[in-house]
Formats: sequence, C-alpha cells, structure tokens
Amino acid sequence: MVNIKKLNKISPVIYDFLPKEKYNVSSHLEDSESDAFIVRSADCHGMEFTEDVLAIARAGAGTNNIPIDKCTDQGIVVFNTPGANANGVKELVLGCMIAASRNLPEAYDWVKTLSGQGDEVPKLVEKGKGQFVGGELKGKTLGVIGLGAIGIMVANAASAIGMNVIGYDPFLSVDKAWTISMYTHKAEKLDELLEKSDFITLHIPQNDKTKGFLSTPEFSKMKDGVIILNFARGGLVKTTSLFDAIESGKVKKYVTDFPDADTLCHPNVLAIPHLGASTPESEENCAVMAAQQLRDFIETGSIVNSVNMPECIIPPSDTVRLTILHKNSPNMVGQITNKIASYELNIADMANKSRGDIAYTVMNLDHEISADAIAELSQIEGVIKVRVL
Ligand SMILES: NC(=O)C1=CN([C@@H]2O[C@H](COP(=O)(O)OP(=O)(O)OC[C@H]3O[C@@H](n4cnc5c(N)ncnc54)[C@H](O)[C@@H]3O)[C@@H](O)[C@H]2O)C=CC1
Ligand SMILES: O=C(O)C(=O)COP(=O)(O)O
Repeated sequence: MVNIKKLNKISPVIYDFLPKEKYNVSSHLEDSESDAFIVRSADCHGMEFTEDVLAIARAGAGTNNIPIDKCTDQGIVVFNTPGANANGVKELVLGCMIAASRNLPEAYDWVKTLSGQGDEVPKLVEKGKGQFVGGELKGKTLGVIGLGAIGIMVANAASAIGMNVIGYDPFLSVDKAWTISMYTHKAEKLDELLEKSDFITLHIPQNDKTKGFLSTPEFSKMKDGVIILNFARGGLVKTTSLFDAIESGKVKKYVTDFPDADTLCHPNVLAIPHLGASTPESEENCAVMAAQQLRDFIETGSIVNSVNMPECIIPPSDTVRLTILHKNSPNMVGQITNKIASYELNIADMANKSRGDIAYTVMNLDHEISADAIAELSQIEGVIKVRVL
C-alpha cells in the first residue's frame, strides 16, 4: 500500500486515479508514515521528510509553499500542474478588471445603504449612480507581466475585447510564443510596459528573484491612475511602496487575490480571498493532473511536470526497473553500470536525463536485483535515491 497524505482538501476525483486497492490517500496520515504528499497552498516549509518520501504533487501552479531545494537534496520529486487552473484565474482577472474599472464593489456597497427607502429606491439609484462612473476596457492598454499559462490567456482575452496588450516575459519559450495573439505587443524592457499601461496584471512566480518585483522605482514609472491586479502572489508587490503610490495618485486601485493585514481594509484595495483557482473545473483539472503524475512516477518512474527533476517519459515495462536519482557529475553512470555488471545483471534498456545538478537514470534489468546490490548502489557517492519497481 502506498500512503499519500493530503495536506489540503483536494477534489475527490483523485480517487479515480489513485485506486483504494493500492493507494491509501488520506489527510489523517502522519508525515512520518507518508510515501508522498498531495498539496494545494498549505505551507510545507517547516516539514521534515523521511527518506522514504518519494514525491510531492502540488495540485496547482505556484510552488513557493514547498521547500524545493530541500526536496531536491533529499531526492523528492516535486510536481505541479501547469495550466490546469489557468482558465479559472483568467476569468477572475477579467471580471476584476471590469469590477475595478467600473467601481462595482463601491457601487454594490452603496446601493445596499438604500435599504429601507421603499418606493424611493429607483429614484435614489438614478440620482446617486453618477458617483460610480467608471471607464470601459476597450481601447485601454493592459500590461501583462509573465506570459506563461495564465498571462497568455489573459493577454488573448483582453485583445479579444478590444484592449491594447503589452506583454513582458524575458524567459518566454518558443512554444508558448506560438499561442500568443498576434495583437500582443512585446515589451523588450519592463519600463516600456510600466510607462504605457492603464492596467497592469502580474502572472509570474514568486521566488527569491521576483520578491518585491513592483516597488518604488517601478511605481514611479507608471501612468497616473493605473489599476494593478495581482493574482500571482502577495510578495511580488512591496506594500509600503504601493501605499505611497496610492497616496500620490499614481495607483488608483490595487486588486489582490492575496490580502494581508495591511492591504485587507485599505479603501483603494479590492481584496479577494485567493479565489483564482477556486472553481470546480480548475480544482478537478489540477487534482486529475497531480494524481496522474504521481501515479505514473510511483508505478513506472516517469517524471512529467516536475519543478526540480528532469523530465523522463518511459513506457511501463514487465521487467525489473531500477530508478536512480543522482548528482549530475562525471562518471556517475559509469559507476552505476559497473556496479550492476559486478552483480552479473544485464541492462536491457536504459535512459539518463539531467537537469542542472541532478540526473536521473532508469534501467530495465533482465533479472531481479538483490538487496545487497541496491545497498551498494545507494552507497556510491553522489547517488541520492534508488528505487526498484
Ligand atoms: N490566484 C491563484 O489562484 C493562482 C495563482 N497562480 C500564480 O500565478 C503564477 C503564474 O502561473 P502560471 O501562468 O500558471 O505559471 P507559468 O509557469 O505558466 O508562467 C509563469 C511565467 O512567468 C515568467 N516569468 C518568470 N520570471 C519572470 C520575470 N522576472 N519577468 C517576467 N516574466 C517572468 C515565466 O517565463 C513564465 O512564462 C504562479 O506561479 C502562481 O504563483 C497560479 C494559479 C492560480
Ligand atoms: O495554483 C496556484 O498557484 C494557486 O495559487 C492556486 O492555489 P489553491 O490551489 O487554490 O490553493
């Protein structure tokens, strides 16, 4: 039985992919008895992992809640589900862009104050509506920072409703570029996007390099009255700089899916409780993808959509399969194959993939491998984790 601990509520569709006969998926497991974890936004940074932990599947995109370096050092494969919740976020970004521009939250609050005015309500509505006049999106310029799964969908949808779109992503892949609407203008420099945009939306991961991505120097380059949307992560925007920019009239409104004690009640902040991916469709897509990836890895050794290990797609096999995560350094494969040969085992098939400092070797063997041989392979310097499937 493989124990998979759920660290968040996950769509029950996972049970279709992790059948009860083989997988014990529960939130009641101890960390120490878990072979793998499936998680949404729960903070895993303080967790200790035993050497039996094989993988962590993030049913979602952002992995800043997972200690990636620690997992890599321990040979724990971390997966995410790229694109699985992108449509959910895109729709909320569009809705909030309209809500912010047309002053809907303020108007909604105000109209409720008319309660108790009886037949006067329609007249009072017409009299008071002028205070909530807000601009249309058509013809305005939207700056999209980060053209990944979500940023591209937002850019394409905004083009379709008549906005001018400027995109900025210095790391854009060619495959992704093919999917961007021809109407999206490419900003060579971030400054160009900051200077020209009426709305700016963030769709980049939060990491050591992107923390405080928008702070005083960036705000100072923006147009007066810009509306900023942050459906990526709270730490991307420096709050003190944001409040100064609101005070000076530079920023008209800040829409965030990641409120904190400071931003929560600010009158120019439209705060949403991290709802971007909270749709049945996105939750199900993420759960399916996370469960499938986890199962494939556990059963065949295949690694797809990992954020810390090399991709390695291998068909299932009836033979004994050995998977070895190891350092990507000279003569690792040589030492491993020599050790196997010393036990007079023949390698029928083999794959070796690397990513940065880490490599992954998968072998199909003609015969069973002994516990002694596995122990000796594990002791080779640079070998991180050995599994027999
Ligand atoms: N509010 C919510 O519920 C959700 C929030 N998210 C957040 O949105 C982020 C983006 O999600 P996806 O689009 O699915 O990820 P993705 O990985 O498909 O796209 C991220 C893009 O950001 C780009 N990028 C990275 N650093 C950059 C930089 N310094 N400047 C410009 N571009 C940069 C990358 O090249 C990539 O194209 C996630 O990391 C997560 O934090 C994701 C899903 C749901
Ligand atoms: O996928 C992401 O990065 C998200 O922010 C969604 O988080 P959630 O799964 O809704 O806790």
